[in-house]
Amino acid sequence: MTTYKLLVLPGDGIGPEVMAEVEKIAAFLTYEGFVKFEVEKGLVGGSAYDVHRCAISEDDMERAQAADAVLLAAVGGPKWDNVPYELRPEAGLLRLRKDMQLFANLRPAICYPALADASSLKREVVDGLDLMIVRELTGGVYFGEPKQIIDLGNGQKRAIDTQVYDTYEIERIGRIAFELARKRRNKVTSSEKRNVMKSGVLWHEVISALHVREFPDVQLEHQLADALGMQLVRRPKQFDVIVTDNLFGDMLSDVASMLTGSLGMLPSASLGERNATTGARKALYEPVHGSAPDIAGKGIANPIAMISSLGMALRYSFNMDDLADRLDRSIARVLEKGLRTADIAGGATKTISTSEMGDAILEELKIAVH
Ligand SMILES: NC(=O)C1=CN([C@@H]2O[C@H](COP(=O)(O)OP(=O)(O)OC[C@H]3O[C@@H](n4cnc5c(N)ncnc54)[C@H](O)[C@@H]3O)[C@@H](O)[C@H]2O)C=CC1
Ligand SMILES: CC(C)CC(=O)C(=O)O
Ligand SMILES: [Mg+2]
Repeated sequence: MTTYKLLVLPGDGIGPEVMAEVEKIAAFLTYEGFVKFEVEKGLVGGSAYDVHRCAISEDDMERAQAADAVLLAAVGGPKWDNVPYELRPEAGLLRLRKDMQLFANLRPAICYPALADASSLKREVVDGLDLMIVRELTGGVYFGEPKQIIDLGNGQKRAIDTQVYDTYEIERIGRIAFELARKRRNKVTSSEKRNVMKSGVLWHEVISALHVREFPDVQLEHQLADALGMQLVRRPKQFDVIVTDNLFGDMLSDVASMLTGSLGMLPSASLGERNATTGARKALYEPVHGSAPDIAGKGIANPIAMISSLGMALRYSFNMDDLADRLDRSIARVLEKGLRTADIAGGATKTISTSEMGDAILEELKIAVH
């Protein structure tokens, strides 16, 4: 059996709390012989800054590059508000994404039937929702240069961020979206703001040409990003795959999370290009949420986004769709039983802690795999 190298980066705030639940599941899968994980642990974010005075050490960067998959929970928090900008916790995550060239961020938003009433929207709007946001992750305004604050010397300062996209960056993320759509409901919605941004003009042009050239069988529509935000809360089930840039994808996926009940539900996969010879690709799996400093240390965070991120690793890095399906079904079963962390609680449900939720999912998984 192949041994997979897994680098675990718990990070900050609720990160270690939700990662502990994934570690239980990974240990179970290894113990039972379903998969052989060789798990290493590292530091990222504020926890790395406290030890190394940087947001990720060179040593951990090397281990991330060598891993078959990286699992990361979350970084950041008020403790590090005053560290130099280049050393802030989020810089560690951005460096991992950039240096590992993880350009494709897949953020599925699925409303589990048992949670249709936990959403802030009406049941009929979200029940059965299953959409996929494909966010470009290594370009755009998060990385464009110049990025600086200039002192104008007259008591004024000027802040500059730069949105940059090249044709190849748009093309490769578009290709991921079209390919995913072919395995789903065959529809892609591309989103930008070509009415005010040149990058939006190029985005629209490149996606349209790619569609005609390589994916004429897939339905393509374009929606301006502001209107798409509105449609996401108005009629989200119209969407199958949404492809968009780094910033819009970040924002729209937080919006989409509330359709599923909570930000604590949304996993993600960040993928690089496939190696043409081996078929392997660099990958990092992380929840969409952050370090949630407001609830950190209380043992009440929802670990489902983190656990589902392991599910995505089984699917996209280890070719174990069946096991991933069983893990997803175990999560669904626990929710059907009315077990809830505080963020998705309500009605006749039982509120449980982070570790109780992890244990409940593990118990269901034990049944599902035997
Ligand atoms: N990928 C990452 O590591 C990310 C890191 N961040 C960082 O996290 C820190 C906090 O950012 P916020 O804006 O507060 O966003 P956040 O995502 O950490 O929290 C937003 C809200 O959602 C709740 N929430 C998030 N995850 C939850 C979970 N698993 N269970 C239950 N409730 C959950 C929080 O309690 C909070 O009320 C910042 O330093 C930010 O930069 C933010 C987003 C992503
Ligand atoms: C660098 C991260 C903190 C940005 C973010 O919010 C995200 O990727 O979801
Ligand atoms: Mg975000």
